[in-house]
Formats: sequence, C-alpha cells, structure tokens
Amino acid sequence: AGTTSVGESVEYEIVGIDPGAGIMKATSSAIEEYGLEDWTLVEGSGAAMTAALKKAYDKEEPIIVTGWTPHWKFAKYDLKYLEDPKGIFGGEENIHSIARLGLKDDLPGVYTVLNNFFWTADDMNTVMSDIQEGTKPEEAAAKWVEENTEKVAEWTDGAEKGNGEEVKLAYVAWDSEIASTNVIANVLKDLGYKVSMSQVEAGPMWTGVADGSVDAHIAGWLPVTHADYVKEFEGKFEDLGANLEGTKIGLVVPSYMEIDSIEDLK
Ligand SMILES: C[SH](C)CC(=O)O
Repeated sequence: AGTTSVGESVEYEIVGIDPGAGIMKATSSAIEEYGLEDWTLVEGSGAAMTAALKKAYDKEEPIIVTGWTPHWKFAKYDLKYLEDPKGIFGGEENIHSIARLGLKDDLPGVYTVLNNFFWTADDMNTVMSDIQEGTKPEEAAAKWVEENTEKVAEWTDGAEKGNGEEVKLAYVAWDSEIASTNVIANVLKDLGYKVSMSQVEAGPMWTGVADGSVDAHIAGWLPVTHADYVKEFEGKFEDLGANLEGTKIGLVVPSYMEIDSIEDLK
C-alpha cells in the first residue's frame, strides 16, 4: 500500500477548541483559503484539545491542533506552528484587559489594578505550568503573587483598597486565561474586594462586559483574533490596553511530523 497522506493519517481532522474562540473562525477560513475541502475542524474545548494532543504525542502519532502562545504545551512537548503563507492567523498579537463602561467611577481601585496589569509570557507560563502539573489554579496564582510582590505592587500602586465590594470577572477556560484570571482575582481579593469568576464561552464573556453584568475580562486577544467581538460591541466596553504582549495563534503539530506548512495539508 502507498504511503498514507497526512490527511488520511489524521482522518482529515483538525482538533479545535470551543466554537466561540477566534482561532476557530481563523481555522475555518484557513480551511477555505487553502482549499482544504476534505478537512473538518472538530469543536471541543481547550482541555479536550490538550488531552488529544497528549494521547497522540505519547504514541508519536500524527495530530494537528489549534494552538496558541503562551501555552504550557510548548514547554511539555516538542511542537511547531505550521507556516501560514496566506497570513490567515495574523501575526504577533497582545492580550487586552477589557472593562465595562462605568467601572472607573463605580470601582476605581479595581479599574486601577486592571489598567496597570501587565506581565510577560514567562510569568503566565509559570502559573500555567503549575496548574498543568496539578496545583489548583487559585493556589498556583497565590504562589505566583507571593513570589512576585514587586510586579504586583506596580499593579496595585495608587489603587483604592476594597471594603468587600463585589467584583465580577468572566473568562473562557483557555489555560492562559485560567492562569491570568486567577492571578488578578487573587490580587483584588488581597486588596479587599469580593471577587467572583465566571467561566463562560468567549461570546458570553464579551457580552457580559458589554451589558454590564460582568465588570471585566482580561482575555481580549487583539487586534485580529477577537476583532469580531470588538466590532459587535463597539462603544460598549473600555479597552484598557495590553496585559501581555507577543501572543500567537495557529495550527500546531508535533515536531516529529514532516509537514511544515498549512499548504502541505492539501
Ligand atoms: C484560543 S486563544 C487563547 C483565543 C481565541 O482564539 O479566541
């Protein structure tokens, strides 16, 4: 029998995540733009994607996943992004902090912390890796905050302390945002606020900030990945700018696979 094509080797499936993620829309347009009509994008979740990646990687089997940086998978496995000559997945991006209108007047201390919040991929990876190795997210966050008092002091500089006021954060269960949202929740709790974190899909996360039922999220992958949400909710949120710089999204495969470009999937 002849050699199996990469498509046959993965049953023409790309393992995706939750349907509202921008990377899913980007992957659907990549399937179209690169003429991959035989291929299907499998919807699921961040956790299901990393479970499928582990299963294939441990048996050195082929797999193609929707991937992003920062993420612990690059420290754990030898992976590579498939080249994207048509630039469908965009270039280097940032993660923005997004606040509801009126937050600055209602909870100035919370607004100050969110406005000052800025950390690096290394910081996020430290928390993400601890969580991936079994530490509870709130414990991994507390540990990072204790070990990074100087950086946290920059965030809380000038911030009014809380007196038990409720703060509602929303996030999507992407490993990156589980890490960041638990860290910010820890910092705000230490400052005296009562913080609730709701885990939702990307659509409801942006909707919550726009309709004011959520105070903020720190998961705005911009300018390209969440461009549709920015357009949909134009004028109904305040973009506090980047809290992390140098992100990337794309199709990711184990380095043991011979393919190097999305073009090779044809
Ligand atoms: C999955 S990335 C963390 C963000 C996105 O694709 O919406």
